[in-house]
Amino acid sequence: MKMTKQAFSLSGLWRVTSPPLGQLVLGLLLSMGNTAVSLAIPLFIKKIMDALAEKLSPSLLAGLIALLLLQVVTSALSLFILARVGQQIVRQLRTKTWRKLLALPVSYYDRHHSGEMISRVTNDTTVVMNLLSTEMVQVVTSFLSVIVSVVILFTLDVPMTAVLLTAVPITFLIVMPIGRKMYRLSYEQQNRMSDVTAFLTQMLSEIRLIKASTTEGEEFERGSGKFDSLFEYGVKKAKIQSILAPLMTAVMTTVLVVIIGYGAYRVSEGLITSGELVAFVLYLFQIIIPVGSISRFVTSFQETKGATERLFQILAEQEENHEGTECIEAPRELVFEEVGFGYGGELVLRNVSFAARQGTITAFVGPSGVGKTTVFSLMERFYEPSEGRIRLNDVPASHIPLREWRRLFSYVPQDAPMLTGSVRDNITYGMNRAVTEEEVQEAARLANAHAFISQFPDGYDTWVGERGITLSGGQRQRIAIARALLRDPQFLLLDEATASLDSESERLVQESLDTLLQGRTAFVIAHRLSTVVDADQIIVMENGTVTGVGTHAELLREHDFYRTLVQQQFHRGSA
Ligand SMILES: Nc1ncnc2c1ncn2[C@@H]1O[C@H](COP(=O)(O)OP(=O)(O)OP(=O)(O)O)[C@@H](O)[C@H]1O
Repeated sequence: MKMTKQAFSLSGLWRVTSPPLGQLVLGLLLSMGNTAVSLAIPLFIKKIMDALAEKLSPSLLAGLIALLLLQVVTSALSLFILARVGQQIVRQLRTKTWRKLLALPVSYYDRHHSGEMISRVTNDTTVVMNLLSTEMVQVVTSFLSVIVSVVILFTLDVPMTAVLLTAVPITFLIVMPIGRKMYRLSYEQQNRMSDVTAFLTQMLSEIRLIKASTTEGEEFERGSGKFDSLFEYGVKKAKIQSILAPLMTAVMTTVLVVIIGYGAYRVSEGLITSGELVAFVLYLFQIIIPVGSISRFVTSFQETKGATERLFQILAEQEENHEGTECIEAPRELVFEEVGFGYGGELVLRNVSFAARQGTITAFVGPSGVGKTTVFSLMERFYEPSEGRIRLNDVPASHIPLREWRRLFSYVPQDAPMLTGSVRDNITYGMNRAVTEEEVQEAARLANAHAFISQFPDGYDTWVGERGITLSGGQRQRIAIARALLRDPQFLLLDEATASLDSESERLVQESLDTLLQGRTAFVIAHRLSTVVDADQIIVMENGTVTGVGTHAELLREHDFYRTLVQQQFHRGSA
C-alpha cells in the first residue's frame, strides 16, 4: 500500500492535464470582460443617480441596458466555454490514468485494490476538474474584480477605501489556518472515500460468497462503520465550513455597516454625493462576492492538492517494460535457465530450469502451492524473474517486445475469465483482426461449445453476465478453449480442471482440450493421469524447485516422489 508521496505543483498539474489553452484563454477573457462590465455598471448607476436631480438621460439608460445585456451574454459564454474546458480536462485526466492503469504491471494490482483505482479515475479527477475549470478562473476574475474595484473606490473616496481595506488582513488571518485544516480533513476524507469504493466493489463482486456464508449482517456492520467514518469527516468539514461562512459574513456585514455609516456622514458633510455612496456600496459587493469565491478557492485548492497527489502517485508508477526489438518468427524452444522468483518477500521459485521444444507437451506436477501457476505467470511475463532468465530460441525474453511475446501465448485457466458481453465477444476477445462468423463457429465446434451455444435463445448473441456468471464452469472453459483455438497461439498454457466438472462435461472439455493441444507447444498443470502419460516431458516440482524431468515411464522408474504423486493424485483423479 505504501507509495512515495508525489508533491503537488500547479505546473505539474498543468502538464498532466494539458488544458486546451485557446479555449481557456477565451473563457478567461470573456470572464474578465464580464467582470469589467459588472464593474462599469455601478459607475453608470452613479451617473444616473447624480443626474436624477435634473432629468433622466435616455442615452445613459440605454447604455445601462446594453451593459446588462452584455453582462448576461459574456457570463453565459464564459460559463459554457469554461465548463467545456473542465470536461476536456477531466477526460484527459481519466484517459491518462486509464492508460496508466492498463500499463501497470500485474504486481501493482497485487498491492492495490481495484476499487481504490476506480475512485481515482472517477472522484479524484472530478475534484481536479472543478479546481482548474471553475475555481481557478473564478479566483482570477475575483482578484481582478477586487483590484479594479479597489482602484475605482480610491478614485471615488480615499478615506472610505482606507477604512474598507483594514478588512483584508483580518479576512486572510481567518481563512488561511482554516484552509490548512480543511486540507488535512479533505485528504483523509478522500482516502476514506476510496476505501469505501474499494470495499463496495469487492463485496458486490463476491455477493454469492456473502450470501452463502450468511455474513450479510457482518458485512452490513463493516459497511456501516465505513459510512460512519465518512460521516464524521463530512461533519468535521461542515463544522469548519459553517464557522467560516458566518464568520466571513460577520466580517463583511461589519465592514458594510461601518462603510455605510461613515459614508452617510461624509454625504451629510457634503464631501461625497449620494450617487458616489451608492456606487461605493455597489463596488463593495464587487469585492465581497469575489472574496467569498477566493475563500472557497482556498479550501477547494487544498482538497485538490490531496486528489492530485494521489493521481500523480499513480501516474509516476513504473510501467511494464516494453523494451526489446527482436522478433521471433519461428519459436523452436522455450527455456527457463536457473530461474528464481519471489512476489516481494521470500523466493517462491528457486533454480527452475527446463526446456520445451516446439510441438511438445510439458506437464507440471507437484503439490498445491509449489509454484506451478507462478511458472505460468513468468511465462506470460506478468512478473520478471528475480534470478536467472527465460529465453525463446537463443533470445532472452527481455529482448522481445512484451506485446509480441504475449501474442505467442494463450492461457486457459480452470476458472476461465469472461467479460460482460455476448458469447461471440468473449470468443473473439483479443483478436487483432476481423473474424468471420464461420471462424467463430468453427472454433466453437472444435471446442465442443457450438451445441450448447446454439441452444441459447440468442445463440452467439447471448449476453454473458458479469464474469460469466450465467454460464456453467464447463461452458466457460469451453468458450475459453474456443477463444484459444481462434487465437491459434504458439504456446498454450493450460490449467487442467480438477474434479469440479461432472463426467459428461469433463469428457466434452477434455475432448476439446485434446483438439486444442494437437500440434502445439503446450504446458499443462496436470491433474489427469492420461495427460501425464501422454506428455513428452513431465516436470516434477517440490518446494519451489524442479526435482525431476522426464517421461512418465522414466519418472515412475527413477523418481520416488513422482511415484507417490501418481499413486495419490492421478489414480484418484482418473478413477
Ligand atoms: N500474487 C501473489 N502474491 C504473493 N504471493 C503469491 C501470489 N501468487 C501466489 N503466491 C504464493 O506463491 C506460492 C506459489 O503459488 P502458485 O499459485 O504458483 O502455486 P501452485 O503450485 O500453482 O498451487 P495450486 O496447485 O494450488 O494452484 C504460494 O505460496 C502462494 O501463496
